[in-house]
Amino acid sequence: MIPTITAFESSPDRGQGLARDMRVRWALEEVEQPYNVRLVSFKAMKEPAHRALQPFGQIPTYEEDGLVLFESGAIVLHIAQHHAGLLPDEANARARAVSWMFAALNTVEQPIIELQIARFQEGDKPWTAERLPLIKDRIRGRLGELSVRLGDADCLDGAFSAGDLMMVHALLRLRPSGMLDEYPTLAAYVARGEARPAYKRAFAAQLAVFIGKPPA
Ligand SMILES: N[C@@H](CCC(=O)N[C@@H](CSCc1ccc([N+](=O)[O-])cc1)C(=O)NCC(=O)O)C(=O)O
Repeated sequence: MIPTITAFESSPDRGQGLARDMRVRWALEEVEQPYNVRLVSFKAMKEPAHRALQPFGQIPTYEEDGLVLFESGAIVLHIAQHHAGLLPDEANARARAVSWMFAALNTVEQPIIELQIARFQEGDKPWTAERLPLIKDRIRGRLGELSVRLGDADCLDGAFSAGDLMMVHALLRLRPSGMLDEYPTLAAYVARGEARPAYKRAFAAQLAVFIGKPPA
């Protein structure tokens, strides 16, 4: 059975691939698994029918043969565990790749989300001007450590894995701020991810949703 994922009916970034359905689409393309997409409005996301799938009223979700998953990391891990192409066969390498998935979600993406919140939801607060530099310093700390670890390697740990997919997508969210370009090693790492045919297919598919649509 072909899985169905949910995505924004109209994303604020108008299809620049920053919303988290993009990482699920990318994973499905990497393992060459066809999928259906159900587009969800902001209003519908908060209604009982969608909350039955995703208790926090968000996208993405993943439905397949009666299985319902939420959390983009869990969905990507499920895809990687059930199809070849995103996790190594060797058990220890596989476990390390999953560590990098958690590092992307928990250690690297968290300060990046803080920056988005500060800029787009708290920009009018009197204390934001004081807080922003602290948030940016935390991000720079993590990017510096990641950059050192990656060095001149192509991927985080051997072959491309779901860990790289999650890390690249977490870093992409930072690009509009200009901070990613302060770390050429990471900017090149992200560009290698975007150059992957599977990424390009996933990006084109989510962009197609927005072509010709009025601004959100
Ligand atoms: N931890 C969850 C987080 C899911 C999540 O944040 N979903 C967001 C979309 S991806 C986050 C996102 C949104 C918009 C952009 N953008 O650039 O336009 C980028 C990323 C959502 O549904 N937001 C609606 C809501 O919370 O009411 C996961 O990883 O699946």
